[in-house]
Amino acid sequence: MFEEVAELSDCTIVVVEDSPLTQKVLCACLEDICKIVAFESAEKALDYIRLALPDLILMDWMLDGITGIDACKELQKDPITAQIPVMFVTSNIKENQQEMCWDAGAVDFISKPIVARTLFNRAITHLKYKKQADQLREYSYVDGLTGAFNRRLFDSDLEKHFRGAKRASSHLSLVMIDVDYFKRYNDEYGHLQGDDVLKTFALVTQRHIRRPMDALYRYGGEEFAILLPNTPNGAAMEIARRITQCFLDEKIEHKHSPFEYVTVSAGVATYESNTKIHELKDLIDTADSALYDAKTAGRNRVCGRG
Ligand SMILES: Nc1nc2c(ncn2[C@@H]2O[C@H](COP(=O)(O)OP(=O)(O)OP(=O)(O)O)[C@@H](O)[C@H]2O)c(=O)[nH]1
Repeated sequence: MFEEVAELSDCTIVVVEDSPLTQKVLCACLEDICKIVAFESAEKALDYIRLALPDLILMDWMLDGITGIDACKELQKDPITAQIPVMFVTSNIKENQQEMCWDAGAVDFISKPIVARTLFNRAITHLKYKKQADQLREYSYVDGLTGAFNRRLFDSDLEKHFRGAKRASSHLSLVMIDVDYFKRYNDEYGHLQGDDVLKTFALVTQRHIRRPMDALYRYGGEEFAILLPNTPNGAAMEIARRITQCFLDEKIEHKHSPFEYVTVSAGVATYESNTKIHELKDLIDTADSALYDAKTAGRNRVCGRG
C-alpha cells in the first residue's frame, strides 16, 4: 500500500479484533508488510501466539471472553511470549485506560478511527525493533567456536520445552553427546585441530535436526546436547544414531582410538507423561546416565533410557 518492506517479509503480525469490518481494515493496512493472521477472540489468538511466536500483536481492548488487557497480561507471564510487542487498537481511550495498557505490558496503542499510514509506520517501527532485539539475543546465545547455541540458552529452552511438554502431555527428548577419547586427540593433534573436530561435529549435526524447534547446544567442553520437542524416544534414538554414524563417516583420523577415526557417544532420554521422569533434573540425569552407558559399553554408540 505504501512501500516495500522487504526485510520484514518473514515476520508475522497477529490481529485480535472481534469486529469483522475493523479486522478487515487493519489487515488491509498491514498486508504489504508481512503475513497477517487474524482472530476474533483472545482465547484462539493466545493458542496460536504460544505456538507460532509472531513478531507483533495488534490487540482490541474490548473483546468477548478474555479482554485484550487480560490477554496482554497473560502473555507477559511467559518470558518467551513477553518478548512479543503488543499494540492496542482502541477507540476514545481515556487516560486511566492508557495507564492500564502500559501496566499490562503494551508497547504502544493506536486510536480508532484508524489512520492507515500511521498504523503502517508504527507497525514497521515495532517490527524493526523486534528483529534487532531477536538478533542481539541470538548472538548472545551462540557459541563462538561451533555456531551451536550455548549453555545459557540450553537452560532456558529446556525449561520452556519441559513446561510445554507437561502442559500438552507430549514428548520431549534430550540427547547428550560427547566426543570419545578427545583428550588423547588433543594431545596427539593439538588443541586447534581439536577445535576443528568440534566445529565439524556441529556442522554434521545441524544437517540432521531440521525441524524448527529442534536445536543443538554446546553443553560444555566437548559435550553437546540436542533438544527434540514432540519427539518420542524411538525417533530420538534414530536421529542420534544417524548423527553418530554420519560423524564417523567424516573419517577424521584418530591414531589413539580403537575405531581409528574420531567418534562420539550419545545418551537419549525422553519425557512423556507416563514415564518415571517427572522433573527437569530427572531428564538431564537420565540422559547423562544413558551417555555413561554408551561410554562404558565401548563408545561410538547410542544408548537410551526411558
Ligand atoms: N580442542 C578442544 N578441546 C577441548 C575443548 N573443550 C574441552 N576439551 C578437551 O576435551 C577433553 C575431554 O577429556 P575427557 O573428559 O577426559 O574425555 P575423553 O578424553 O574424550 O574421554 P571419553 O569421553 O571417556 O571418551 C579434555 O582434554 C579437554 O581439554 C575445546 O573447546 N577445544
